[in-house]
Amino acid sequence: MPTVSSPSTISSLASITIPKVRCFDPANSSPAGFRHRRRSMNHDDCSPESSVSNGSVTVATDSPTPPPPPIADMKIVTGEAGYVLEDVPRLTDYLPDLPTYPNPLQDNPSYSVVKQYFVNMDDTVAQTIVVQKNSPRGTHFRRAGPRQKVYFESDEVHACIVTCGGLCPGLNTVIREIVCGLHHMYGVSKVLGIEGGYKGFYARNTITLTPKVVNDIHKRGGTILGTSRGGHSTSKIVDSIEDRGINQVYIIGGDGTQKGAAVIFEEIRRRGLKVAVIGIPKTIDNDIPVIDKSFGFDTAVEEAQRAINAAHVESESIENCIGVVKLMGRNSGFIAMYATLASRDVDCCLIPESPFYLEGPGGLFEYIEKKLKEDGHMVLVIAEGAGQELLSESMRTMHQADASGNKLLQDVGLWISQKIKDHFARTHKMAINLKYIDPTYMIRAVPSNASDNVYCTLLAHSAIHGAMAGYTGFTVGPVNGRHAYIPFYRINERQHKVVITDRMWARLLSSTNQPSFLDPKEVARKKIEETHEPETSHDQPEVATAEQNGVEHLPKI
Ligand SMILES: Nc1ncnc2c1ncn2[C@@H]1O[C@H](COP(=O)(O)OP(=O)(O)O)[C@@H](O)[C@H]1O
Ligand SMILES: O=P(O)(O)OC[C@H]1O[C@](O)(COP(=O)(O)O)[C@@H](O)[C@@H]1O
Ligand SMILES: [Mg+2]
Repeated sequence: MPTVSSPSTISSLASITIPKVRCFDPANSSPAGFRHRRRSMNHDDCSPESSVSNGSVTVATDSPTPPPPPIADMKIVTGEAGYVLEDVPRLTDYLPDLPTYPNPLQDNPSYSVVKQYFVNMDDTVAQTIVVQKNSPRGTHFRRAGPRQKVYFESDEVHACIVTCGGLCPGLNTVIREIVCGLHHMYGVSKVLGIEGGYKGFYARNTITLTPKVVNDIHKRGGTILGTSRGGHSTSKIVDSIEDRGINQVYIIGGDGTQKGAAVIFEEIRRRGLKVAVIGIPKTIDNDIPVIDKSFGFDTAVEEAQRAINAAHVESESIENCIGVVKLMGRNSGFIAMYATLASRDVDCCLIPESPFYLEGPGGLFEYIEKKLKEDGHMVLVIAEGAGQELLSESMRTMHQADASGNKLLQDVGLWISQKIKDHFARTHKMAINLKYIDPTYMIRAVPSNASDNVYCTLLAHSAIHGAMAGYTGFTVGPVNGRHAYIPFYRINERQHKVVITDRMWARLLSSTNQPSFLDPKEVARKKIEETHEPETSHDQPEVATAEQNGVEHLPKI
């Protein structure tokens, strides 16, 4: 039988990363003394709002990581053979006397046909599935899905949905499926849409969401609720939740949003409210860790193909022509990497994770010259966050951030296009033609494709089942193809990035035949670095393995 470990056991477990405590006030996080009354609080000091005003500011601030829960609040369960469950909070952790009810799904004609519909209470999902004979069983997350007992009666539920951060294909599908799932599976009719992101909780109107209102929205891009950056004021948001009598909060957003959700959850727990807080990860950049991939990512990669095709057609038709395509990807180059791998027309892909240089042997200019001599054309894909250090050297650096505290980037596409033109003009090596294509928002403003739609449906259903079962303070997502409930601190402790010493990046290098721009010493150093960061190098081999094995990446609940 698994046992709940004491803090001292936890710190001795090599497989658990206890995030560093920053901006943490134990007085405000203690589960003891829960109040139903509101108290002025100071968690807002952790929000970028305290250091950044609305709009652009002059100091770049990466979103600060919210404080992790105190070790005693982390629900770590250990079992035999190195089994570790990193469990998520439950309302009963701080409201022990909550009554339970039979899950209404057992009487639902559509679902009653399923042989074993309810998830076994001990089911967990392994984070690492490639193991050796003697490997410890390792970290697991609680499996998502419907439970036999629920902690909310249907007519008691008052849910709300908010979308935050940048757009992403599939936002409307997730909204639709939360509304319809709550209605059709659990008989819930009170669902409120919060308009305009986090600040909408206290500064905007709300929309009543019914299955009829959301019926067709999955066919549209964007979010019917609107979205925003900045404006995360924890106390005002939780006041609004309390005042409106909301008891399930579905928060759809990226890495910044999930950090915001974590502090909202902490404040709700501190106030002792029966309110479930559920994060649904959204990011076309695919920069959220632990989960296999984020919804909308596939659609964005597919849409990026159009820009790459155009660059290819243009460059092939004109002598010595270079097609340059800039794609989104602030800190993580997944869109550029996957769009390149999918297209096979790309000769060079540059991403933030892989530094490059322009001049000299092994540099970009030398490679372009070689390509033009060989083929008479080439296509270059560059992620928006690539080469920012080179831009800073040659341009006056503007340390600006958006309202959420995300660093505003210089336009690397325009910069590199100009650099290439200047190089060929200066060296008189050959007359070139360059076509620059920047699809920017076009790849994320489209409706989600069919497979993303199915994925969004499963995410929404997993989220609903978790909330109804009384789980809270978690992000839902597929881990090795199975949906799981992941504690906020695991999602927020780092950003998911392309690991350039993994096989996927090697596949890309071999498909484009581009130089790696790394000297062998640098490669050796990175390999050592990544061996010592198990979480960073963990994600990709598993994705690669699933793909190698032909395992479909369609998550199952
Ligand atoms: N560290 C943080 N603490 C609290 N709220 C945050 C934090 N970082 C971002 N947010 C809030 O989350 C929302 C979305 O963040 P943003 O970074 O713009 O997009 P995304 O969630 O897509 O990464 C914004 O309203 C922002 O104020
Ligand atoms: O909408 P904005 O503020 O121009 O932001 C553009 C940024 O949004 C993204 O599409 C996604 O960022 P988030 O997931 O953090 O919202 C980035 O790729 C891009 O840099
Ligand atoms: Mg983000």
